[in-house]
Amino acid sequence: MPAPRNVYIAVVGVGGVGKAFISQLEALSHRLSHRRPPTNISLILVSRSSQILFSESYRSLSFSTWESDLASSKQPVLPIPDLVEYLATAPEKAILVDNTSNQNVADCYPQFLRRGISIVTPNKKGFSSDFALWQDIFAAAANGSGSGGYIFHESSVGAGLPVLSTLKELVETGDEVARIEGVFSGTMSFLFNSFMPVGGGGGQFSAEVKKAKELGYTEPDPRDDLNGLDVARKLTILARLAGLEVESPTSFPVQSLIPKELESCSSGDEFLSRLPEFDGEMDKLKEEAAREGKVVRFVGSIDVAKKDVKVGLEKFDASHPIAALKGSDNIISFYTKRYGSNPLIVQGAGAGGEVTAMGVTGDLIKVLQLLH
Ligand SMILES: NC(=O)C1=CN([C@@H]2O[C@H](COP(=O)(O)OP(=O)(O)OC[C@H]3O[C@@H](n4cnc5c(N)ncnc54)[C@H](OP(=O)(O)O)[C@@H]3O)[C@@H](O)[C@H]2O)C=CC1
Ligand SMILES: N[C@@H](CC=O)C(=O)O
Ligand code: NA
Repeated sequence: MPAPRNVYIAVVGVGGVGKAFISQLEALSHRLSHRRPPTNISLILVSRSSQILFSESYRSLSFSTWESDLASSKQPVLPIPDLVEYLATAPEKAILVDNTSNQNVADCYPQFLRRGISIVTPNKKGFSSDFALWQDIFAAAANGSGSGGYIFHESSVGAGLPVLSTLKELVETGDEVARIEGVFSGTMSFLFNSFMPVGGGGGQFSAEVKKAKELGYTEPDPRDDLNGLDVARKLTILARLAGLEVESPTSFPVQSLIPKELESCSSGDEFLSRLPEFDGEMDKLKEEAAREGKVVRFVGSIDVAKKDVKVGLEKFDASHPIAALKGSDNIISFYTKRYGSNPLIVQGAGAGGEVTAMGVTGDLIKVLQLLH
């Protein structure tokens, strides 16, 4: 029988997405152990912002007790250079799964990649911050112009929906992408679908924001959704993949829904507790649109030829597909030369732990296929 292959996985960030990922990884590991030749997955490290649990001997942690083992771990948190060293000296290939929204971790992707460590992640920061970081990452990655590890980030746009893979395939097969537009935020979709549904009614805006957070749709700090930056980051990623050198997510117009008076709140909790004071303003927006027989939705667009990217509120007729979205659904339309005036459309849940983890697990499967 051919020798088993071993892969070593480190999961940094075990919140909503991280936990769902580890349970998908357990099921994948079981399936791969029955293939011929088998692949042995070893979960060697799990961490949150202030705690870490890792195996010094590179033996797998327990899939059934990792959470309580991490909670009681006294191991000191590894600085990133030590984490790079730990993974680079694993007995065989190692993969970093970054399920945080941390900028420092993302800034270090080139270091991991250059040491042969592959990365899969839903974290947008590495791909939507300064253009120089994007260039460094893909100069190091084996699926860029480098010879290091592989990197995939499907869930950084549209959670598990096949948005990045679709765009890459359009570009790599020689189609010309003219425009990309739609609803790119699960949180914003949920908020406007439930606060301003077609046909009238709907709850208080601030109460819907709290629900979106409880459902695991928002960023760790929901202000990062409401200020438009989360959507701006996704458009930056798509625009770069479509060939535009967008410098940063603040280099184009982005409408923020944060009331001026709350811009100075020192924490997400303070912001959420004061947001109900501004429900009246959101109600006015709803009534204004209703007088025209319309609803408001938070959308984004990229015009590739004009190099024009924008993010903000727009009004839509009740019959428009964007007005009819449900729950946390995203809808992303690709207008291309091949598809003509009927765009290629990707639609479905754009936030939530399980669907986001699916994109991360799918990326991990791609890396495993490339490594073997
Ligand atoms: N939720 C969703 O629907 C989607 C999320 N994403 C992206 O997925 C990522 C995770 O989101 P989500 O799970 O919802 O967020 P959570 O806030 O639920 O979890 C984030 C986790 O990251 C940990 N963390 C933060 N900084 C560090 C660090 N420096 N080292 C180790 N761990 C760290 C946090 O630790 P602690 O527990 O101590 O706070 C927490 O465990 C984000 O980048 C988000 O943008 C993408 C698409 C959809
Ligand atoms: N907060 C984001 C999560 C996915 O990227 C969203 O609501 O879309
Ligand atoms: Na996606």
